Amino acid sequence: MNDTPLLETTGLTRHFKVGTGLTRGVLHAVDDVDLTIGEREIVALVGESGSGKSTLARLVAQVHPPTRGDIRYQGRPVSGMRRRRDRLAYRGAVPMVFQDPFASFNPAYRVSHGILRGLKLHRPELDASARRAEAERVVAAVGLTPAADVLNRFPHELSGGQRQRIGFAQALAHRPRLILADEPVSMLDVSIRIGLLNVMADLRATEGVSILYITHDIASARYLSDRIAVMYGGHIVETGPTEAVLAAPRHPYTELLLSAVPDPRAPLDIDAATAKSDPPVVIDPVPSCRFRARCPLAVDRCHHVTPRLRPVDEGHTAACHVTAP
Ligand SMILES: Nc1ncnc2c1ncn2[C@@H]1O[C@H](COP(=O)(O)OP(=O)(O)OP(=O)(O)O)[C@@H](O)[C@H]1O
Repeated sequence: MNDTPLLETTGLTRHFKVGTGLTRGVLHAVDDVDLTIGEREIVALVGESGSGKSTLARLVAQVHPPTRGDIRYQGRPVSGMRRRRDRLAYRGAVPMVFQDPFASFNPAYRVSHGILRGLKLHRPELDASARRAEAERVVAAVGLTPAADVLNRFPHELSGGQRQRIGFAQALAHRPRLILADEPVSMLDVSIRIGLLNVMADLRATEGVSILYITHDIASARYLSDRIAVMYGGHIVETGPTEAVLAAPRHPYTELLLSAVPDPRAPLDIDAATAKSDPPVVIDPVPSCRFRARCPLAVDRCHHVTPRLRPVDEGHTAACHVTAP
């Protein structure tokens, strides 16, 4: 058994310069994130709007370069991939699927166009008939049949849920190892979300992919993920096996989220649960806990020392001076 995680980030950080003149500052979108994702593992990244989830996924996808920190894929530093061939292989192995099911389509082209183009780029060894067969295979793998018929349709002839399935089929065509799924179900009707969650679970089972599942919805994170990482103000504040974290949260922010919903299995939108609170200060933040202003447990130390993730149980960590000293 190989112990090297599929993906590992260490101290991953991304800052953005914002404002002009006197209002100029540095926005800490992602700060010091250590995250590992194993083979065939589904990790849910949850947190309110603006907590840094998409930026973290974009760093992993190499859309943004990090301000500092490392990303290792199968033990190799991604930043060290200088050859075009290696970077292309990484992009194929770690694709993103976006929130808006329309985003990945050109409305003028049939569904087959994007999938076949991706196959040509990422799997040049396939000839035209093998590409067609593979396109049909990936479309069928996301539950759309008859695949040949679906491939011939235009995006507007598909429902939102079907388009989002095609988003996964496009990713699948590249033979991914890790799919970065950025709120893939949040724009879909509640009634069809479960189908998409099942597609993701099936892709792990049948294709062996890992998934970073970004969501606002704790119930879907519970349904799908093995592990959960809770983000707040650019930091991961708690991580661990999903059931353990949700049954016995150790960070006051996670506790606040869970206490906002009486039935832990009902859909819980994090933004709705935290709408009345002030967002954390992420522009030129001082060393401190970013949750301190909202935290019922805050002590003096929380105002000037940034808490680090510390083990609280088997595989379970929290960044809190009070609950995980
Ligand atoms: N290109 C950019 N320039 C400046 N600030 C940015 C940029 N991209 C993201 N940010 C800021 O970084 C912070 C984190 O944003 P991000 O989109 O990663 O959060 P999120 O948790 O994914 O939010 P949401 O759930 O709304 O998608 C926010 O304050 C956002 O305004």
